[in-house]
Amino acid sequence: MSFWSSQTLRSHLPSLIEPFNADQIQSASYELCLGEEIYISALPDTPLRERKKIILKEKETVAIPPGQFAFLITSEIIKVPNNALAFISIKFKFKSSGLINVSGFHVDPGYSGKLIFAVYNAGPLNFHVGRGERVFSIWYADLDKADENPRNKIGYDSIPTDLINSPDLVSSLPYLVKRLDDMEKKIENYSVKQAFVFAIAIGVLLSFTKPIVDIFIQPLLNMLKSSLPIY
Ligand SMILES: O=c1ccn([C@H]2C[C@H](O)[C@@H](COP(=O)(O)OP(=O)(O)OP(=O)(O)O)O2)c(=O)[nH]1
Repeated sequence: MSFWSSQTLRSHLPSLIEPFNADQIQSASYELCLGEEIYISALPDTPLRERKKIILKEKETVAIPPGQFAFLITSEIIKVPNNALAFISIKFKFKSSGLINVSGFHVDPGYSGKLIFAVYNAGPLNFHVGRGERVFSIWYADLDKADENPRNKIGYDSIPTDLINSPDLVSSLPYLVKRLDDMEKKIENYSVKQAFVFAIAIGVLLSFTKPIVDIFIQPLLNMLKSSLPIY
């Protein structure tokens, strides 16, 4: 297996990547841009009707909050011939700010479509990405011969709904933080109530203790005292 050099990419990619731009060939790889759709996993109090894909205008940016998961789609349609395989990744400058690629890393022989990246913002700050930004890289490599079992399923042209449903079920970091806050509030309320009930109970107990001592205990003590021999 050999990886395609920049020269090979320049000669093969115009028929494999749509739209193709020779400037996006960088050191034996091709840079892919963020497309028009993005899906960010919902924050805990996001109403259901707002849990939807964001359609970005040209160059529009969007923020992926810390601890949130997102699906990004490429703007390019990518083809991989049957005698090749491709590898994909997020560019280092994005990774170094905490954006982690949690999805796969290869494109099958015979694939044709856009690529979807599942990412996670593991950094401490909002992560801004913009439509048209060169966020991903792809490398092509030759197989020893054309694959006899290439991919024949249609590739992605948008972020599918079944993918969107899954991250909302995941306990993302902000969701867990909210649950922890709610729990703390409940415990605080419970402690205040408990202290109140305890104070009332002590008051009631004290108000009953004096008459009981006066009526029952004191006469007994007096009796004991008077029955004791005096030396
Ligand atoms: O991060 C990734 C990884 C792969 N792909 C594309 C290219 C790949 O050829 C295709 C299928 O990938 P894979 O076979 O790893 O996924 P799968 O979950 O097995 O999908 P399927 O059941 O459709 O084969 O999806 C992406 O868009 N993003």
